[in-house]
Amino acid sequence: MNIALIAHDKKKNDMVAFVVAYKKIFEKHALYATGTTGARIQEATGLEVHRFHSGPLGGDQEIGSYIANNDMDMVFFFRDPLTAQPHEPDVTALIRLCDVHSVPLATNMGTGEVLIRGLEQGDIDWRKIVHGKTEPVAKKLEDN
Ligand SMILES: O=C(CO)COP(=O)(O)O
Repeated sequence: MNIALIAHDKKKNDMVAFVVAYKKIFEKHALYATGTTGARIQEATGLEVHRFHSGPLGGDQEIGSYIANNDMDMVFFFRDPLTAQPHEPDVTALIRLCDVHSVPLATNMGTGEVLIRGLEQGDIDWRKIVHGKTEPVAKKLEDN
């Protein structure tokens, strides 16, 4: 599965702890992240993560384009609901696209726990039917 990992600054520690805790599951999948979140995850876990631009510089929109093409199977976006973001429209757009394409989305660690366990036990396997392929989008990125 192709999994996007994104966290606002005050949620980055939560995201790192979450990926460390579930590293055994995440390492079986292709991981994508906004710039700073991805760097923190790589540093803490050693996992391979394809990093897009930082969120405020367009990373949310880049991930959004993969969601629009049905190339993301699951999104963990730990949002900070108490801090205004300069790129709030991008944040809203990404979430909207998840709803447009019925992509499972966790906007906090509580839902994240449910999604990651569901992923492990095969609850998200219907995504393979939706897009009819499991090839990591990183290959596409390399090809372009
Ligand atoms: O701002 C973000 C999501 O909206 C996250 O971007 P970074 O991972 O680059 O901090």
